[in-house]
Amino acid sequence: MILEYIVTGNEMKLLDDTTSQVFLVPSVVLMEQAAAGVVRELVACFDKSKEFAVICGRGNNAGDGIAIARLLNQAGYRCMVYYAFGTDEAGSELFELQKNIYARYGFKVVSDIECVCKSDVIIDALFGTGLKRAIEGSLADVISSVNKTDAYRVAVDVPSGVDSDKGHVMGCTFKADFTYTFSYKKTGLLLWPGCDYCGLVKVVPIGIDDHSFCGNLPSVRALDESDLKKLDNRPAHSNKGTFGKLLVIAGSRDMAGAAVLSAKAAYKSGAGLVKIITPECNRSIIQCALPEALLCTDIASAKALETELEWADAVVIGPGLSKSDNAKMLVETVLKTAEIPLVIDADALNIISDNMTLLNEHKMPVIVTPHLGEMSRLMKKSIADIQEDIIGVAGEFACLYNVTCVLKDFRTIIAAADGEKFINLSGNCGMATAGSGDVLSGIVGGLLVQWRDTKKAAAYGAFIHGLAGDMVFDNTGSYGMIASDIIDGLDKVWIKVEKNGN
Ligand SMILES: NC(=O)C1=CN([C@@H]2O[C@H](COP(=O)(O)OP(=O)(O)OC[C@H]3O[C@@H](n4cnc5c(N)ncnc54)[C@H](OP(=O)(O)O)[C@@H]3O)[C@@H](O)[C@H]2O)[C@@H](O)CC1
Ligand SMILES: [K+]
Repeated sequence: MILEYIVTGNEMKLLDDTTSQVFLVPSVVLMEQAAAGVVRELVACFDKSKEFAVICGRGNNAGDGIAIARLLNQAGYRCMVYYAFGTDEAGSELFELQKNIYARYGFKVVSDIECVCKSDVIIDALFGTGLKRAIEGSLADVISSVNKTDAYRVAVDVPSGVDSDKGHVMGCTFKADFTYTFSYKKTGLLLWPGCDYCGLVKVVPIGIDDHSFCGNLPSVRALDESDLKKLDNRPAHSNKGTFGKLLVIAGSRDMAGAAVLSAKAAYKSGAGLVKIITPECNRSIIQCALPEALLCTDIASAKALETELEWADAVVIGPGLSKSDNAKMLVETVLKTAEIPLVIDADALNIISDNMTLLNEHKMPVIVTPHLGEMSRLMKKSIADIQEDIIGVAGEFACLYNVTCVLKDFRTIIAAADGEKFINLSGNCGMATAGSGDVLSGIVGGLLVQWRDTKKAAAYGAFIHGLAGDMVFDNTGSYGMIASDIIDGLDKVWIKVEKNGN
């Protein structure tokens, strides 16, 4: 998989340093390319009738901002600079340099924030990746004032107030319509709540590329639609056995639908055969809803389950399972005896959270798909603590239990036990609906029986799930979307895959 790298602020700082020290590109050249890149974008969006203002801090982000103001003025645009720390406050070396260059040209500087607020486009170059603490006092007042205007608001690299690593908001935060970020997206721009302040995020190349990693690749990546092109078409010479047999252990008396959604999503993701293990009372519901599924009901002993496990190539266990004694027996048996890869979801995770040693007992690769509430029970951490560092928590869990962890949230995080992580960027708020997780477990299971690769099934599974929701969004909107709609969207995703991503 060749994917888009996502970096933290610290990783970006290292890349800046490596580019200057190893490849001998001076920092000021990178800064000039950064400014020129942003100006190119602005010139494409705005004509010369618009007036621009840049609010500057005193670090290198402000250096970018001053260079942007200079280049805009040189291109015939009207642009002023406002120094939020005052005109006499010293700053970083590059900030000083840019300030001096700007002064030599004699372009406009204002000391009244009211002038800034009257401009048509306000560019935020207060803080970038160097933000270290909450923004308070007069700096917070500056941000509040510009946030109240009707101007277009453009953030340079990172909106001031957003932590570029974890996406926390640090006091008062610039609310951008566009964020032009340099070379790579920063994790904090993608995670909630930081993403709410970014508007449209666009990467501006500044001459730093993958060479600057010098082999130390970042651990976080994201899939995008071009990654669909990397999926192989199914072989023409095939039969249903070619595409794997999936056992879906799901559903209870009051939750037959969970089994249907999971199994149907597995079929709709290409699994060859899907067998559902569920209570007998669900028989007619499931057979009407999904006649393609094989059915096996009322498994009452470990021995009986072991026979079914021998038939399968992978297992999905948990959707709508309940926490009954029978459900516990099923979960324990699967974890202790299965010699095939597992996808563990929902109630199976709740059962495990009462006895975490169970998760040390698996013999084969495991994917867990908790939402924040389930993760909170598994890790004995509050949801707030998990949200504090969602990537870190997913990674910690994956390493601790040697599993691939799909931690479901607005931005689902996929963390493998080898340290590799993905942020999922597909999907929409309509997918926050009952059964959406059951569909995800089925997609991941369906991919797992075909590919036999847990990391790939988990990362692509989450991406395809979100994409399926995006594909039906125009038909349903966010209010009207239900889990079955997401399954309908899968057809559109796979047609795209078979047309090689087009
Ligand atoms: N390096 C390169 O080659 C390139 C870097 N580039 C650009 O550099 C940016 C990173 O620059 P940076 O590291 O100078 O940090 P930046 O965000 O400007 O702020 C640091 C200043 O803010 C201050 N400060 C922090 N928090 C504060 C608070 N709450 N309240 C008040 N003050 C606070 C802090 O002060 P201190 O903590 O020292 O008191 C320091 O003075 C990056 O985002 C990109 O735009 C590009 O040009 C490409 C080439
Ligand atoms: K900024």
